[in-house]
This record gives sequence, C-alpha cells and structure tokens, in this order.
Amino acid sequence: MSKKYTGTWNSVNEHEVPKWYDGCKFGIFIHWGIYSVPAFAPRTWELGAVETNEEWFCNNPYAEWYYNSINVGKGPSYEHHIEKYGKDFSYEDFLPMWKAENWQPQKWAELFRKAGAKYVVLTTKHHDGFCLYPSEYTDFNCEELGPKRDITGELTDAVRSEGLKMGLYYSGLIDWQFANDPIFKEEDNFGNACPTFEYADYSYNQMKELVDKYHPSVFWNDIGWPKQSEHMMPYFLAHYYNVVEEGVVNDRFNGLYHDFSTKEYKQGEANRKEKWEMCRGMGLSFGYNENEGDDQLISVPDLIHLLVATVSDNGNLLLNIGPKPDGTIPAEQEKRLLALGKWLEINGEGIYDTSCSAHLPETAGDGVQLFFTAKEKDLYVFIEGLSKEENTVLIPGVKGSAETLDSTLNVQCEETKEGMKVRINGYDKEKHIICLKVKDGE
Ligand SMILES: C[C@@H]1N[C@H](CNC(=O)c2cc3ccccc3o2)[C@@H](O)[C@H](O)[C@@H]1O
Repeated sequence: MSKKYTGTWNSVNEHEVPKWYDGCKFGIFIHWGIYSVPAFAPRTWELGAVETNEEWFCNNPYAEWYYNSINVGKGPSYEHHIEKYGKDFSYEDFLPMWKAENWQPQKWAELFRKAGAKYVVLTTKHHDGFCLYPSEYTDFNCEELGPKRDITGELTDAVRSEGLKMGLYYSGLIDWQFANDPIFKEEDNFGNACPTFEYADYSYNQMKELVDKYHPSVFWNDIGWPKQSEHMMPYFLAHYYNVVEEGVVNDRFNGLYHDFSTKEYKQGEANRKEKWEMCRGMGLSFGYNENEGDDQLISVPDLIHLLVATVSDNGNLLLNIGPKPDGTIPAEQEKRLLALGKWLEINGEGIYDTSCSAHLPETAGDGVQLFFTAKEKDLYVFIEGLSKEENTVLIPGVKGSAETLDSTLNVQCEETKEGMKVRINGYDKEKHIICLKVKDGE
C-alpha cells in the first residue's frame, strides 16, 4: 500500500529517493521547441565557467534562449536573426516551420534504449512558454500550433514501451508569455521573472495537469518556483507523490525541497553523500545549434569519462539531445549515443544499480586514473588512461582477485602489500575505460 502524503512539509519530508532513480545512472534530456527552427547560438562558454552577466546573456550559447537572445537587441544571435530573417520576423513566426514531419517517437525511444539510458526527461514548457502538450490553460501548445501533435503524450507512450522511465521538464519561473523584458543579468532571470499571482496560479495548474495527465517518474523543474505559490509547494509535492508513488523531483524549487540535487555543466556543487544529477548538452547548448557540428561536440572518450566519474561520485548523468525541427536527431548526436550504449553493453554491470564505493578516485601512475563503484560487497574498478596493449596497474588498498567485464581482455592479478597488481593484455583504445570486478572487494 503506498504511503499517503498530506500537504505539509513534515509529511513530504518523509519521502525518500526511490531506488529506481539511483540505480538508473543515465538518462536522456530532450530540449525540443520553436527555438529548434532557428537553431542558432554562438559557441561561447560552458555555464559556470564565466559569470552570467550581460556579456553572457548577449552571447548566450544556449540555442533554446533564442527568444531572449534576439530580445536583447544586440549580439551574434540578434545580428544573425536580422540578417537571415529580418527585423519584422517574430519568434512566433518560426512556429509554422516546426512541422515534425519526420518525427517517429518510437525510433527515438529505441535509440535511447540502445544508448543504455534508463530514463528520459522532455521539455514540456521551456522559457518561451510554448507547451509541448495539449494544456487546458493555453492554446500556445503543440496540438494547436506547429507540429499539431501531443508530443509529450506520444513520446511518453513510446519511452515506456521500451521499458524506460519518463520524466517531464517544466520552466517554473521563466515564461516569456507572461514576462518578456529582455534578460541581461541573473537577477532579471531568477528573482523578478513572472512576479504575478496570475502566473503563480497558471504554473501551479499546469504542473498539476502534467502530473495528472502523464504521471511522470521525474518532475524536473527549472529556474525556480513562483514566490507567490511557495506556500502551495507541500500540496503540489503531496499530490505528486500520491499520484506517482515512484516520483522524484530535483532541487530547482527556490531551495525549498529536493529529492536530488543538480549540476549543469560547470555550475553547481556535487556532494557524494547525497544523490545528485549532472545535466549538459553534447556541445555548449541544449537546443539544437547548427553551429555545433561533429568537431564541436564532446568526444566519446570524454563522454564515457563523464559517465564513470559522475556515477562513481553518487551522481546520475542526464545527457541532452537537441532534435531538429523535422523530428530527426542530428547524426553527430546519435553517433555518440550509440557509442555510449556499446560501451555500456560491456561495462554496464559496474554502472547500473551500483552505489558509491568507500574507495575514492585516484591516479595509478603513468596517467592512469581509477574510479570505483560498489554493488553490495563487490567492487568495480574502472581503469582510464591505458595506452598499450599490455599494461600493469597497481590498485592500492584492494585485495582479492579481479575479473574483467570485457571478455576480450586477459587479466592476471597479484596480491602485494600495497594492493592488487593487475596485468592486462589485449587492450586497445577503442575499449576506452575498462572495468574490473573484484568479488567481495568492497
Ligand atoms: C537545463 C537548462 N537549465 C537552464 C537554467 N538553469 C538553471 O536554472 C540552473 C542551473 C543550475 C546549476 C546548479 C544548481 C541549480 C541550477 O539552476 C535553462 O536556462 C537552459 O535553457 C536549460 O533548460
């Protein structure tokens, strides 16, 4: 019998992070919207690498911020818009160009499964206020306009038919249909956006209709929660957990509450003592950016490193894809998803359903890095930075014997007083990071 929550902080604070979320480790984020039509942003910085001041907002690398990037009236996106579309072409004029004519949600869901992802998070309403579902509270939605399909409903069905969990993203505190002054600095962004009770009611009702219509396993709120409805938060959470027993929420509700904390590119702190999630695009943008071709996206080795380093530190990786307006996924993004899936087919036992090991990451000499995960008493050792076919690596403080998850590798172990010395034969760089299993090694 599932617990019943009441609309009090005491009640909802009893909620625990469900095991499924911790065990999944890898999800797919999807930013798809009107902004996918212009698909333009300058390639500047990773969030968190520089101050989010006027220079950031006038050279925003996030293509999904196109509305604001032209609204600020200066910078590369503004100039691009004037040159390519002209001063009189509005953001909403892109809507008829978003046809999703080649969109096959089942193909997306199959690709996410092959990538080794276990959950998906789709933008249902980003900052531009356009809803990717038939909301009862606005006609500015994708059933009435643009694709003229229930994108959220169709993708939710496809994702669940492939055995993955479905999560929904909602821009809780920025909605340029309600407040569209150009944003030049953080304070405009988080503190003063949408300061009306009308918006607080609207967003509360939309968040509830998303829960009631789609029963999302993850409610991924962004930016913040309207101050005028902060007192309603326990009621929202109680309703969500009563309707979706396995539900989880992130930490972007004005710091009032979270099941898991988040990082975004270089912004945010991760504390391995609590569950956290890293989200980022494959380039510098979440929305599709035509300026980001194969050479500008994160490499496969760096992607595998990011997943291993995140999971070994008690995190999940929520990796974003930015689809094209016709509903196809850019080939350079698909290529990386399939490469990650191939690696996980061999090494996933050391990733999925593991917990943080007592062993901290460390270097093992010759540029070799070690990362650890655990599954009950078993220890998994990830070895990064091998370069030769034959390698000897010392794993400090680890006893017993190890087997490799990659059956094409040959591993011999020797116990020394410093730890386990392993000889690895058959390595090649296409294997990237390898994983050893040490029975009862944790
Ligand atoms: C997933 C991305 N989120 C961006 C907004 N980011 C945040 O609100 C944010 C980033 C962040 C990092 C650490 C802790 C909290 C945080 O909040 C949002 O502006 C982007 O367009 C994209 O949707």
